Amino acid sequence: MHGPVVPDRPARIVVLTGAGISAESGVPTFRATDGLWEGHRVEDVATPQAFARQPAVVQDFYDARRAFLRRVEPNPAHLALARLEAAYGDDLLVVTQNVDDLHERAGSTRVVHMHGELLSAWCTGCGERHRWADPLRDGPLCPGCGKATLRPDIVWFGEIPYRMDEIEAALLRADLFVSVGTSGAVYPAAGFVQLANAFGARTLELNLEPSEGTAYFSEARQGQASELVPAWVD
Ligand SMILES: CC(C)NC(=O)[C@H](Cc1c[nH]c2ccccc12)NC(=O)[C@H](CCCC/N=C(/NCCC(=O)O)S[C@H]1O[C@H](COP(=O)(O)OP(=O)(O)OC[C@H]2O[C@@H](n3cnc4c(N)ncnc43)[C@H](O)[C@@H]2O)[C@@H](O)[C@H]1O)NC(=O)OCc1ccccc1
Repeated sequence: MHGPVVPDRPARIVVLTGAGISAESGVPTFRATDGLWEGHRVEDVATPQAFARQPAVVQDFYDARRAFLRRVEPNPAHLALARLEAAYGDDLLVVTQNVDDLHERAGSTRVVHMHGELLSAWCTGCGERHRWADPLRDGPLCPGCGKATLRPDIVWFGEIPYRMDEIEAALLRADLFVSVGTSGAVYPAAGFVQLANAFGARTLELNLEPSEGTAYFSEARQGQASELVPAWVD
């Protein structure tokens, strides 16, 4: 294990990740030509209206992504962030837009899934959350209240992301904000760099190409996450 990680050792770091960090693990990104949104219209699968209108279509969409998770592994970018946590402990927070569990499988524990998790379900009645057990058509009955059906524990468009207060508090205290593998197309995540700037943090973008918000970063590096993130961490 190399010495202390991240040259000029900022005290507190917030890392925002998007689909690009899981791309090299084989998880499709959203806006790429063969991306997730290619096969589906967002409004048909990732909105509460779609779930009300055609729950089976939405369940299938998430069942397929959940099943796919078993066929992918964390890559060197996920592993490098887990090493960073080992060195930083509570002074590091990973905020991910991803609903996969690759950060946790790489060993990260300080992870906020602001858009939810594929492996979690919540009851539309009692609101309880449960680990998802596949496959379940048309929403299974909640094992808790046994009355209402479970829905994917995913933040859909038009819904408020999870743990926003915790995220904003961490951005307020951060010395360094790093964005990895995100196009900066979806809010409020795309606005975090401006918040970090406003709170006086240094900001670094690690992405395959300049994102929509690249101009807001004090530094931007292009390349594959599996190379850029370990190079930055170690
Ligand atoms: C389309 C967009 C304009 N619409 C929005 O932003 C909307 C509406 C909106 C709100 N505020 C606005 C302001 C302006 C305009 C619009 C809005 N936002 C919402 O509805 C949000 C809810 C949005 C969440 C929706 N759910 C997702 N995911 C879960 C579902 C699911 O997964 O199925 S969003 C989903 O899409 C987004 C995809 O973006 P990326 O992850 O960046 O992926 P993408 O494919 O786009 O890009 C990949 C990048 O990686 C790079 N890359 C690829 N390979 C690699 C590689 N190998 N290495 C490095 N980089 C790589 C590529 O170059 C690329 O740049 C992620 O957020 C992802 O989670 N809710 C909300 O605003 O509530 C109110 C509110 C807000 C704040 C406080 C209180 C109330």
